[in-house]
Amino acid sequence: MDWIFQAPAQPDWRLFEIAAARQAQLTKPPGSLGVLEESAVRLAALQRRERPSVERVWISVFAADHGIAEAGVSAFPQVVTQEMVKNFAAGGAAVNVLARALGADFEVVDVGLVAPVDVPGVVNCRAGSGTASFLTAPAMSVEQLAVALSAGRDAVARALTADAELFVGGEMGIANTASASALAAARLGLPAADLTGAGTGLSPGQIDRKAAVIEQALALHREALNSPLAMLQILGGFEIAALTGAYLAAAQQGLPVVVDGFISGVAALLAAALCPGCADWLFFGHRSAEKGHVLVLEALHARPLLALDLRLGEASGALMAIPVLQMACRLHNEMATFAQAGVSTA
Ligand SMILES: O=C(O)c1ccc[n+]([C@@H]2O[C@H](COP(=O)([O-])O)[C@@H](O)[C@H]2O)c1
Ligand SMILES: Cc1cc2nc[nH]c2cc1C
Repeated sequence: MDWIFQAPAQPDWRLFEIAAARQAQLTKPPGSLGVLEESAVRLAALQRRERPSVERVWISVFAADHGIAEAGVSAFPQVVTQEMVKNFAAGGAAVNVLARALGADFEVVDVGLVAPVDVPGVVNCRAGSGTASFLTAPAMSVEQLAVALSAGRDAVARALTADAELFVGGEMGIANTASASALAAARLGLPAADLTGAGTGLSPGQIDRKAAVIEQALALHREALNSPLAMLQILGGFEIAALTGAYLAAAQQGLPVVVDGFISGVAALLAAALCPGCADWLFFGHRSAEKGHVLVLEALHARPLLALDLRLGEASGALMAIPVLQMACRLHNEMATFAQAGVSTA
């Protein structure tokens, strides 16, 4: 597991300055393209090029099952995880539609369904057959955590082989908002109730019960929850660990990332805890409707590109933000300067 502590790639701050200077010369009042300006300038530094581009997008959706589902913390039955994996493989899910619209490469990775699905096109990186319920035991062993983290690193390696300019991770796992809420509460030192929401659609009373389950688990494991890796091992899901591994590897390999919603955001929180410099490589696609996401984004000092009340996961919100980044690059690369257009400056 030593690879996770390797330093991230260094953005080129000289290109950052060059890109910022170009933004000041484009035919618009300085700053008038807001977050699009910052995004293009940051991408220039990350990609080490004067003309950034995020046309070639790679999507890995990591799927796994959760023992905590048996505590009745999701509106949907556990079997939906494997059913949706078949849907991803057949091209019928929201993420497939968005991937096609973007012309992006797409894969679905089994990091630990309760049973492998027998359909072609599912990448097998299984760390186990579902996690254990963290209400009674650590969710996974240290060995399983290492396999799940590597699943993310391997996905980034495939993205690089395909010449991707942008990596997007997604997740699918019934009950994974309970896992993500527990991880966020442990990491941020906040009560579970502050970070627990409806997930796939719990009622207010059911949300209170879910928060109580998480609080009970946090009390059980309190002493052992003493590092980001211990938190992932005890409270994690395999797909959340895979996302953490992917974010760390993308930063190490110099590949910019768009982070999706609440569960992905918690994976990013843990990646940033393991390696603060990795946050330079992350864009945040959207602010999910899931209750805890605002607190997670604040802890990351992250500014999400969109806020559309999405709460689907499976990379959908990140993908919807990519046209914004593509427009940011094209504006940066193609607009005329004041001098070129003969427009007077302020
Ligand atoms: O990305 C989000 O912000 C998000 C918020 C709520 C739910 N989800 C998705 O819904 C599933 C988890 O919800 P639940 O209620 O089963 O914990 C999982 O497959 C996620 O992809 C995703
Ligand atoms: C149908 C369904 C699709 C999903 N996609 C991501 N999480 C999901 C949860 C459910 C329940």
